Amino acid sequence: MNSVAWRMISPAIARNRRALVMVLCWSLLGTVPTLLSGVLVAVALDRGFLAGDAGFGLAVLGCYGASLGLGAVATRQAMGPMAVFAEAVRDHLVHEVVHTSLHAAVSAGTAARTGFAARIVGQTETVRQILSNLVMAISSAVLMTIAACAGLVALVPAMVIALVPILLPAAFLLVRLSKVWRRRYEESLACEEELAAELDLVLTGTRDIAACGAAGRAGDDVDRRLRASARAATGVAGLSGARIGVIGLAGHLPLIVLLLLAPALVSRGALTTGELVGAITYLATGLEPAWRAITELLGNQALEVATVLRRLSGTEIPPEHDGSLEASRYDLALRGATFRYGPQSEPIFENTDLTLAEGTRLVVVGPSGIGKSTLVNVFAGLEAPEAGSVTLGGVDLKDLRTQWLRRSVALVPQEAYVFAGTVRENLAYLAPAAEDVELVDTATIFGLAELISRYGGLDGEIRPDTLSVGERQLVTLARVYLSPARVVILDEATCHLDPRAEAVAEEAFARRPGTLIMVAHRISSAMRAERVLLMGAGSLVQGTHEELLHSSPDYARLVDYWTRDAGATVDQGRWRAAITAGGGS
Ligand SMILES: Nc1ncnc2c1ncn2[C@@H]1O[C@H](COP(=O)(O)OP(=O)(O)OP(=O)(O)O)[C@@H](O)[C@H]1O
Repeated sequence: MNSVAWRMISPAIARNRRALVMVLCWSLLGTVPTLLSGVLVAVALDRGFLAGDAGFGLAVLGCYGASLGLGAVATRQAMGPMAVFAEAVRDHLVHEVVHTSLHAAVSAGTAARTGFAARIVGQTETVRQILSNLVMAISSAVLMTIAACAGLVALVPAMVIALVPILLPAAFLLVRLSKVWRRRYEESLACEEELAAELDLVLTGTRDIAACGAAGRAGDDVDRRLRASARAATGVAGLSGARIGVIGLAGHLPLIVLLLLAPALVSRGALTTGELVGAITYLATGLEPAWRAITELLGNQALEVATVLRRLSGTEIPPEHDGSLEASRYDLALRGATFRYGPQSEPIFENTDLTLAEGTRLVVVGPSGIGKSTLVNVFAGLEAPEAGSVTLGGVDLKDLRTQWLRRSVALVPQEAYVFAGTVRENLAYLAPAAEDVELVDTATIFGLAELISRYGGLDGEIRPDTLSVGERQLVTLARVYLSPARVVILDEATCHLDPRAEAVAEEAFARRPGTLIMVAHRISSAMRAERVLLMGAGSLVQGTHEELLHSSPDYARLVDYWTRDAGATVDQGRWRAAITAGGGS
């Protein structure tokens, strides 16, 4: 058992030492039949049945039967203290996990993670069950092995030498297999927890999922997790099968060796028939099952319990950082900023400086996958750079009060959020104090007058699934337009609108006070924009549309490509190919 697992249960062991000693004592008594089995069988045969004294043979076998009864009573008696110990361990673990998760959640100011429910309910119960089996079975199996070996040595000393070359390689192989098994088992537990968390996310977010029309995607996500969980469980089962094969082989080979040696030993008079049967009894009913139990228990179950305990111990939640400041200006800046999704990934941008004055109207363009969404997420404080800083009004985003930041910077993604509620609730979600006239005027700007009358006015109940994706985007845009946000970021938020509706929406936002950043869906957005930011591999180039046309071959190629294909949306994959073919940066 590793040190983490030991640390998790050692307090419970220390508190229940007496129960464990009782288990050991009863187990010791339970091995008496094993110790006597071979010898009594040998005596019953050699001096009883084979010597023509069946009465003596039966009497000796009767003694063996009585010892079996004694063993059964002893095993039964060991159950009581074992249950006391197992329950104490389970209570201790539940207490530890609940305490740690609640403490972490409270100090982070967040809800406890749902993976903890799976840990408490499933994994502590696993520990209780396995641990009680383990302690019971290991103590009796070890004692049984000692007893069977002692008996075997007394009857056939040569057999001990035959056991070594069989059991040692098998033990080595089992250790190797166990290491792989433990890794797979940990992966399988992680999959289980991820599945539980995903299901919880979907079940608690049903309204949001319906609002965004994301039922298909949510189903796919759960399906992916389910498949991963099933794959992981199959991997664990496969390795368990391989281990069982090795254990079976190692358990049966000594018996085969004994049977092969027996004719020579018996004919030389080194072994009587009774001793042979006694030795077989030790191997078949003592050593083989004990070896099987020890390797299985120490292999599968002890590893399983150690793995679960190690995972149960990792319940820390990193506290979410929340600053305390509010900025008085709204200019955005990146200073020496580097962002990458993982330590091994290419940076999306590296050591980058960029300043956007308050009131800027900027359109971001670039090939698909270059990092436009990532960049705007960093500006919205949804992602943090690994180096450098991102500031709003000169204040690092991580020092700003999160609630203030969310109110000041609104990011609208492609997936529009319309929830089941009235038209008014949907429009005024970010501006609860807005007057009806303001709501209707804004809705009219975005071409939603018809939608309002379709639902019978602002009090009409919207069923999100009856709206087209374009209507959803318009409702979301109108909602953000009404919000107090001083920085609005539209990340392809108009992608489902026709070019005319898109132009109307963009013009509305261009007239709205504050900063506007738009990730362009069509090149027409860039042509209309005050400033354009061209994002390339490792480079950010800023300018007006005309400036970039002259200074950036990539941008010129993009515009040329797009105007020749007028009316189409930017096929950014093709654009990337066009840029690559042209050798631009
Ligand atoms: N959460 C994430 N974890 C790891 N990689 C990610 C994650 N999100 C995005 N990426 C990767 O980062 C790169 C930039 O993605 P991003 O969505 O910012 O590009 P984009 O220019 O907005 O693309 P598109 O125009 O297709 O929306 C892509 O290679 C993407 O696969």
